[in-house]
Amino acid sequence: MRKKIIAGNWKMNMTYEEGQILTSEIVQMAQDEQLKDVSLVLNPPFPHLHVVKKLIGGAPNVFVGAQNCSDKESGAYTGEVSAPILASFGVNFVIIGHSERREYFKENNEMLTEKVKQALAAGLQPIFCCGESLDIREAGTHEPNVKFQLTDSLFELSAEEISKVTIAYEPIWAIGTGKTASAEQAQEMHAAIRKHLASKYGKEVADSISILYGGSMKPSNAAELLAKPDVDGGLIGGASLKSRDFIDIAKSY
Ligand SMILES: O=C(CO)COP(=O)(O)O
Repeated sequence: MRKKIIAGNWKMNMTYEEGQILTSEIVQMAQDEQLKDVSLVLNPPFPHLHVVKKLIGGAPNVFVGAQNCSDKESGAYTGEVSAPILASFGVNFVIIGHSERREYFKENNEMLTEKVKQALAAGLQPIFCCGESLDIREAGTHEPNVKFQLTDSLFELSAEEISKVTIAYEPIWAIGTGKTASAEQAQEMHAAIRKHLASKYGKEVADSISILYGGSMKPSNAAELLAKPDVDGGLIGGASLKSRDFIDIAKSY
């Protein structure tokens, strides 16, 4: 059985106060019996991590994640935050390679390999993002494009290491646009990703890796997407900023 994960990526949103309210509401609603098998991961901006962790307390199904980490372990890198620092604050997950980081901060596949390795060495669970732009989708080369992102960034990991990675497929054309990939488009890509992982690491490892969908997921479309056999959860942007929407998505399984 693969882990069901609903992760909220707050991006650069939420003040201190707003973050506390959102977290407290989610922790409260997460006690619902229906959510006992779903891992809810809150990924706030860095300054929130410590307080969010505290507010989560002993909730068994709520976790805290960062949105990025450095590709270096420590040292003179002003403004950066390393994986060991995150781990020392009790952070559980870290999003790596989000398309916004790739585009605006010029993160390339090689750098992302280092970030994944740093995260794993510190005991964090990476949520590794991949996904194609609209022109690549329209040209019909989305599958090879996504496969290359995975090969180039992840395929030097051992089977044991990759088993600790969660993949998030986020088509760039669906992020923040209100335009969701159809459940069929998502399933097709998720199955291709799993097949690609199996070609390198074998079926057993590939079958154990959770693959999340991200891109305009909301309560109204979550059930259809999450019903697909290879869609193991979601990475939610906008809808993760409202506790009710985030929880309703998680209840759509
Ligand atoms: O980028 C995303 C999550 O990482 C998706 O964002 P939206 O849900 O706002 O489209």
